[in-house]
Amino acid sequence: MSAYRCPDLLVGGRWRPAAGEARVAIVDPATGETLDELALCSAADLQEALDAAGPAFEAWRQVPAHERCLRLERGVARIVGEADRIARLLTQEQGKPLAEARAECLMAADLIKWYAEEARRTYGRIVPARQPGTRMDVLKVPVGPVAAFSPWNFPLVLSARKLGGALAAGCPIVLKAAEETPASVAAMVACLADELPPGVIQLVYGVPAEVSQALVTSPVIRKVSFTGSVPVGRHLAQLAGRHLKRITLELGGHAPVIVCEDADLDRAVRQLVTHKFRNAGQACLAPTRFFVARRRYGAFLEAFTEAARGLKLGPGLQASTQMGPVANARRRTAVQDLVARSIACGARKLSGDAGLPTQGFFVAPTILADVPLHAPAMQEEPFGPVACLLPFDRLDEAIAMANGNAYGLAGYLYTDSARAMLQVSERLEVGSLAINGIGVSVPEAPFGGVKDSGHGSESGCEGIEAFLETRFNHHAA
Ligand SMILES: NC(=O)C1=CN([C@@H]2O[C@H](COP(=O)(O)OP(=O)(O)OC[C@H]3O[C@@H](n4cnc5c(N)ncnc54)[C@H](O)[C@@H]3O)[C@@H](O)[C@H]2O)C=CC1
Ligand SMILES: O=Cc1ccc(S(=O)(=O)O)cc1
Repeated sequence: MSAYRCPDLLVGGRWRPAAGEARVAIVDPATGETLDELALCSAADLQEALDAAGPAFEAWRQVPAHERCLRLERGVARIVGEADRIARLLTQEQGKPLAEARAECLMAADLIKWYAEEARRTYGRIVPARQPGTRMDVLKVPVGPVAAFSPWNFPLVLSARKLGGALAAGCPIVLKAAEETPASVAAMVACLADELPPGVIQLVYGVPAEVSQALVTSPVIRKVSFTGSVPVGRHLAQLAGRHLKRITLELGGHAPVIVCEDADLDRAVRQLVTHKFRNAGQACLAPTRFFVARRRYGAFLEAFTEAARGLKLGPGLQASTQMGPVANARRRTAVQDLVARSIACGARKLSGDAGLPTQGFFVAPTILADVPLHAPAMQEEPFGPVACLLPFDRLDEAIAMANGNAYGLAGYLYTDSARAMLQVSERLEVGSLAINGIGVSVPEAPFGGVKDSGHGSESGCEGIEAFLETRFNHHAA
């Protein structure tokens, strides 16, 4: 195995060790062994980052959008060139299969590229003036220094969403990426940082609550962006609200899938098994609640369970592996507990744990049939390889069940009926809906949730807009 080393902090344009005393172990989820120890930042490190962000904003906002685009594109080219190395770090620290890690790295590059191109289209507008010889214009200007918090499940993609949007808009960014997966993000950030003025991109790792308290409450920071759990999102929303900071929140999901009687079952099963068990189910957009037309329920259940059982589990670095471990022992316990509580409510578990690797944090693909709507697995985000199935008789009923929990991020529909497509697309409470496919997240379209899944969008032109302010200029003669 190639050497794994925890990164330093990137503060004020310089990679340097954290000044804090505390350390956290970075654990390989496939073995449970410690790879290295990450040093956490001190309050002084954070103050230094904040001090650098102001001057960095002055420098970066003056770089024309065309030039910002070119510099970001050079950084993107380096990320693509280093994809194999970055992917390996990601697999070592996070556990996902190497092919998934590489795909994530390329998706992250694609996201930043799209944002970079979009920087050149942050148009304002001219408003017809009331008096002759005067002019009224509306400008889009960068909001200012950004504090961003990204999680460990898709550390590259979910950091890239924030980095790309902020940098393209002309904002400096202080990124606190997840302490669990520091090296892959640092390797990606290094590819971008060399192209930017010092302090425009800064990367810190610390005690999460201390970092967010210092950054969100600082007058230097003008915008906050967070991806993670609902409780932490609520806390940050309160903190941001008290300090009147704009905030974007992507707080996870519990995606419903509606499979209608006329659906192409082979296609649905093939796509949904891959999508469900990607990253061992630890994805905010993972399909989780499967509502299947009663006449196809048995056939779907059988085919889905068989395909899930056929997945090859193993260490992410092994070429034959199709599903890796979950990210840590905490996640494994949480998933096992959710499954047990749901079985106690009447769910039927169709898959077994036989043949699981004995080392590391592995959880078998778990199919729960006939899951009551009030069962924990129907209400709480499993964030693991758990699929819940239930039959429905009428589309109305399926939509009501799909809308019956607190989340509203992604949704999926399989049907050939135009009427069903219209009804579901109008009434399903989600931010993104894929019909006869799984493409709910693409760089050029907005991605965000409703209800407890958060608010605001990332990606698409909405994603860059989140880092821009609207300014009105009225020029008199
Ligand atoms: N939307 C998404 O993609 C994600 C959702 N989650 C949800 O959260 C659940 C629990 O996972 P955990 O890792 O325990 O989630 P968590 O919300 O505690 O941690 C997620 C991220 O937030 C950061 N964080 C935690 N407290 C913070 C604070 N006070 N200020 C700033 N950042 C903070 C962590 O460092 C981590 O990177 C998962 O089961 C899942 O439901 C977790 C990660 C990503
Ligand atoms: O967890 C959220 C998440 C995971 C993956 C993706 S993407 O499909 O790689 O874009 C988006 C959001």
